[in-house]
Amino acid sequence: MTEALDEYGKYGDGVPSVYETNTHPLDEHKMSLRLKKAIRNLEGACDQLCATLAPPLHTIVNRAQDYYWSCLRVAAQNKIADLLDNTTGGMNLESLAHESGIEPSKLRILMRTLAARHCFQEVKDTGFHGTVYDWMKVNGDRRAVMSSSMPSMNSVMGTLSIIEGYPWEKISTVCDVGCGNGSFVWSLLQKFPQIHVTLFDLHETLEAAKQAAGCLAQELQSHLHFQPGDFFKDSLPKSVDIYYLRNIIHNWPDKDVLTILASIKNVMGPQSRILIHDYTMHSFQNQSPHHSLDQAPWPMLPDFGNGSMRLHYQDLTMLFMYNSKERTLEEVKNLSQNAGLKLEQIRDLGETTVLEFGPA
Ligand SMILES: C[S@@+](CC[C@H](N)C(=O)[O-])C[C@H]1O[C@@H](n2cnc3c(N)ncnc32)[C@H](O)[C@@H]1O
Repeated sequence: MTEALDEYGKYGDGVPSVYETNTHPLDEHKMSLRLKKAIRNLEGACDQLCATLAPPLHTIVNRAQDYYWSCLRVAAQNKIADLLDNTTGGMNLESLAHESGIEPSKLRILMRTLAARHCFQEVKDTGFHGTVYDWMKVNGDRRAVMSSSMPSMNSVMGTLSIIEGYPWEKISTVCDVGCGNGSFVWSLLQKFPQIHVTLFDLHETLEAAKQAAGCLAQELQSHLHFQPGDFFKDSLPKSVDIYYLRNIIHNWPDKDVLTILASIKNVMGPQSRILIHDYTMHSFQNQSPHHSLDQAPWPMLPDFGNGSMRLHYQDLTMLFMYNSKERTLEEVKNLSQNAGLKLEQIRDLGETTVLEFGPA
């Protein structure tokens, strides 16, 4: 808690109330790694405290009836946040129902549930309005950001912390393997303009990345090389310093990951490194002291419990969407060994991790 408060001190006005309706300081600033880790502790500890003090049946019934994710989905699909965002003091239930096309009695149930989880706020005289904690509150620029989900998810998950957390000043060349719309590359080059980057992805995706590259200064655009290709069939560029794979291997079953890693190993030089930036599941066995992830202090669950819940959601999403999974450290290490690689470093970024591999 002290660490979180201390971090808020750096943004200026301290911690805003959960009822505040002005812009939240963290809408404008990037969340620091220290704050992210403090929140992981708090989420895990608060949930564990409740589970410790409440009777087990109470906790199980709460878990079994946790429908708020489906309420969020209905609210998002019906643009409730947009409708509320266009008002000053909120909107009464009837008007909101009329505008959204949701039957009022159903909408009331949905909104009450979401207000109880601080996504909206119920106000006495009007009805409901959005709060700064309403992640769906979209307007102007933010709508454009949300239209492409990867960058906004990356910002929520703090994946850009790797830009501060790696010695990029020593790096000359990077290949962003499966670069998507290039959001990582733009941030990297703005901070480390000496780097030259090959953006590698399927043809259609790379076309979108080319458009997005317009956000960079002309000089930096000349540091980009766009290489369309399929990492299962086509060669990657040779002897690049860093092959960066963010949110790539978790989409694929083991045999495909092995193919991707082996094809990078084929083109690596002795100085080349692979950075796998993904979600790493904690395993309670086989934690080597030299190669382990952050662990929560006793008596918390070692993996931070509810503080790491998004990892479990991701794990399920990968299973449902790709017949794949988030992997433990041991699982990634085994795959990489089979591809002729060895794990050299782990960087725990609070939610995601960056695993660095060199040739074995
Ligand atoms: C989950 S996205 C990650 C994008 C980006 N690395 C990021 O973190 O924002 C996976 C990317 O892999 C690319 N991809 C999928 N199959 C591919 C293939 N066979 N060869 C090259 N890229 C591929 C997709 O086009 C997509 O951009």
